[in-house]
Amino acid sequence: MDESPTPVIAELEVLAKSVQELSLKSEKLPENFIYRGCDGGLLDAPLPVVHEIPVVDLSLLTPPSETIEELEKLQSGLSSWGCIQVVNHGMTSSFLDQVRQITKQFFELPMEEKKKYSREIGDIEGYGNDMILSEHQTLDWTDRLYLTIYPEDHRRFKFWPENPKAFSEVLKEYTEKIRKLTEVIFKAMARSLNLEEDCFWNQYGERAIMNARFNYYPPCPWPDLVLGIKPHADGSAITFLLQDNEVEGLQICKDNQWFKVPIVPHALLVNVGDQVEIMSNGILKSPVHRVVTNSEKERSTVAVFCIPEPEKEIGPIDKLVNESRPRLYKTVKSYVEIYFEHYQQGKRPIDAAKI
Ligand SMILES: O=C(O)CCC(=O)C(=O)O
Ligand SMILES: [Fe+2]
Repeated sequence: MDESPTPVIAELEVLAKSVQELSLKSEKLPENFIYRGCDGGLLDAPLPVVHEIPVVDLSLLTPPSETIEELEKLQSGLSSWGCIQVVNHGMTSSFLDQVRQITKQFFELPMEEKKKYSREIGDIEGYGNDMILSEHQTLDWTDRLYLTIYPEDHRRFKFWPENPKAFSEVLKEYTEKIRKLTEVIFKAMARSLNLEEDCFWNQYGERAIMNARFNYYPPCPWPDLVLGIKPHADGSAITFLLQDNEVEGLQICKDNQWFKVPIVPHALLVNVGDQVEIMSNGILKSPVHRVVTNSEKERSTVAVFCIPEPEKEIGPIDKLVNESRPRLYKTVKSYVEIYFEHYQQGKRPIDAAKI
């Protein structure tokens, strides 16, 4: 991400409007939002809802209260769908609603106010929309606020909204709570695979990075042609997603078929990212997912990407490599850089780590 963009692309970025502005004014769909992948034109076709994504009770994944049944649910969810919905995570519904509320309030601010936190060209942090990496890129129907939230000394407060007033306090508390959950989940993942409980956590590192992405999807008059977010898998180790509590939109791909992810209002969706797929030698799956648009309703979500310390070597845990399961991935470092390089070329980044 350090390379400076070419002049043409930089110009396109400057010209790009927020999707929110487009949704208010657009009579005609700008070409570069039309998704031309294999389902292009049929994006709003009815789909099955996945009821099998396990709802996992985190209070039953913490020794001494841990149960085998809950560990099995965690493992089966993460190895089949690549995600689970977690409940009893230590955050009240009213706190989760506060996180949803600061998100909505920020995106409701006048454009001038939001633009105070604008992302700069070539930087990922701040308010804006798609980083334009190629002239042929299909754009996502979403505006975002992207912030580094952990470690604390990595926070760049010039991008943290002062309005709504509660924004920073709520986000700091949310960060602390998610950080604790990360440790619980990494250790439970290891135990669920009969491994030393610290093996994933040690690769992840004490000063692992957490980035928050606040996603706002305005209503879109062309839900058949435009995606909120194109198909991708996350480059994180794991991701926590706080979904909108009323409007669906997230879909997950399994066996070449798209499924709608249901809203479980008090739950957080936890999905595996590419780096845990690598650490687990492919047992835990980093799911390809996308977001569809809605012609009437806006939707907002908060994703927290948990990313290993950049200096850490990430590779398959020895015990998960054997004759019947040969090593599938190389050891990688600073995977996020590899991720963006490949994403830009329209490739699946994890393929670069395959042996
Ligand atoms: O908004 C959503 O439902 C998913 C967001 C997502 O996939 C992402 O931010 O990587
Ligand atoms: Fe994602």
